[in-house]
Amino acid sequence: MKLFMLANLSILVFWFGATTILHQTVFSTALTLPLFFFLNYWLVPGGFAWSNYQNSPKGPKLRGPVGWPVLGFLPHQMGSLAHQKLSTMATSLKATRLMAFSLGTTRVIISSHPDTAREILGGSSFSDRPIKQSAKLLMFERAIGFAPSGTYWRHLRRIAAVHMFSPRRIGGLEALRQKVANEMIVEIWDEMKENRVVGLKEILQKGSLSNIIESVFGLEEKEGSSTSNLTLMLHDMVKQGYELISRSNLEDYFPLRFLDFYGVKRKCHKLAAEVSCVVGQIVRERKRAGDFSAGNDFLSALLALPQEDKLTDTDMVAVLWEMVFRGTDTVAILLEWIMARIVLHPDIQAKAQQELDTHVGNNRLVQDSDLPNLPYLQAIVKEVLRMHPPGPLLSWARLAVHDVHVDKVFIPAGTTAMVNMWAITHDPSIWKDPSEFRPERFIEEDVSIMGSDLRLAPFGSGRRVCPGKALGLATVHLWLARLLHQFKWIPAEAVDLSECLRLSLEMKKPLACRVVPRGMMSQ
Ligand code: HEM
Repeated sequence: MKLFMLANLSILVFWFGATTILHQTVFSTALTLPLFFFLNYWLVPGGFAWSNYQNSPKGPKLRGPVGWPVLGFLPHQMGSLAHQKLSTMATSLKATRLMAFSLGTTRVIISSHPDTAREILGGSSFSDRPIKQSAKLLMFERAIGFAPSGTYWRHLRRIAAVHMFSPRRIGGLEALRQKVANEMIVEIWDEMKENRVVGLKEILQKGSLSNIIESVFGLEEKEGSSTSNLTLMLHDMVKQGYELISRSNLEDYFPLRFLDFYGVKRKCHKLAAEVSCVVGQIVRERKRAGDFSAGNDFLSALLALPQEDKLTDTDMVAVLWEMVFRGTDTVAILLEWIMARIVLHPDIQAKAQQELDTHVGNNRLVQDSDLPNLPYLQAIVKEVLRMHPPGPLLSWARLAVHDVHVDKVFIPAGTTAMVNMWAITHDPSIWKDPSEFRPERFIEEDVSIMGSDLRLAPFGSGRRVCPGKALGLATVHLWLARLLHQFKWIPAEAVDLSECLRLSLEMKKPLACRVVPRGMMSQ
């Protein structure tokens, strides 16, 4: 009996143990399986947007951070130093040639190397751009920057190349650039006399805007006139547009249409309506006035196009608005960085002024025709573009239009491709002492910055290279020469070179300086 009870007890214990284990197993399986699938899905190089593409049979594999669950690399990408974080990450993962990461459900590759940058920018495989909701709503899909790379986009680029960016037209706009430079110099001197300190950012932005408005619309501004009101309105619109496009919108990275936490869509709709009203009004008035042949502005050129090339009014508004939008901040931001470096390095400033005094003298103003004789001044601009590229991630990404291989790695169609130009221009294996500001390096070696040399391509490269690069550079060179020729620049406080990436790479703390008249200004 004792034996029977003992046997039963052991069966009971066994049964209890077995069922407990079974329960635990069932319970833990219920938990582990989804966890296993989730981890398997998420823990792949590049994160979970890449989970279906990391198991291709042969060939080199992509490297990249796993990132956060669901969000991927979004928390880092949204920061104001995304270019630096991506650069550090690529170096630590030994993925500078090509790194994969996820932005929500969006697959992204990024190159931090000239070879792979050339593959991405140079060919036709990445000739589209991923379009953000805000860019679409602000009409940029019907302008050059975001139009898909088909017939319409080619048509727009051709028109812009002839009527907005041709060497003849850029040369023809010198008088305008000089006029705006004169206005800025007066403003700088007035501000200096009044406040003993000059805040350059506002002055450069205002100058850039009135320069581009006049070259696009041909409206000469007079104080208190309706044109001056128009400038104010457009200034405000560019600012708002910049703010909205710079903002990371979760909707761009997830296929869900209700993630508009910041009300970006509503604000874009409102701004687009204002732009259509204001720019549309200018177009209508110009049409009513007739005779477009006399004007040297882009709007007149668009209206005078032959019938087969003509744009609809809506498309014209989008293209004109894009020119104003892109042409304002890029130039102003670059010049602010240049002047920050100028006040920070008095020896470099003195050398540039010496060059101006030798080639231009002190009895006349600098002109466009002097610029080829100012190689040191041009080297300063190149060195600033290297150290502080206005588009460190080349502003707007590219999109793979079909399946393609980059660096022999398979990249599926629909992948977003970026180039980290900041990482390339700060790479010690490419540039000697990259963190040293030394314009002389470009006197020792002539490096083209127009897109053929991917070690320094601040305007991008290939078929979607910046069409405004020659106009932008002509403006920056002349204005810099005028500012250095007429003033000695001194910092008003310690210069803070901290960066803040929004649409462009801005100075986090605006530059404050003092000026002392020199040359003609001091007489
Ligand atoms: C310092 C001045 C400038 C810099 C650093 C700059 C930089 C860039 C960069 C990096 C791109 C992307 C290129 C690529 O994807 O390969 C771009 C595109 C573009 N830029 Fe500029 N830009 C400047 C001035 C201008 C100006 C003055 C205008 C017009 C008035 C302009 C209009 C455009 C347009 C329309 C595109 C889109 C091109 C396309 O998608 O086909 N840019 N720019």
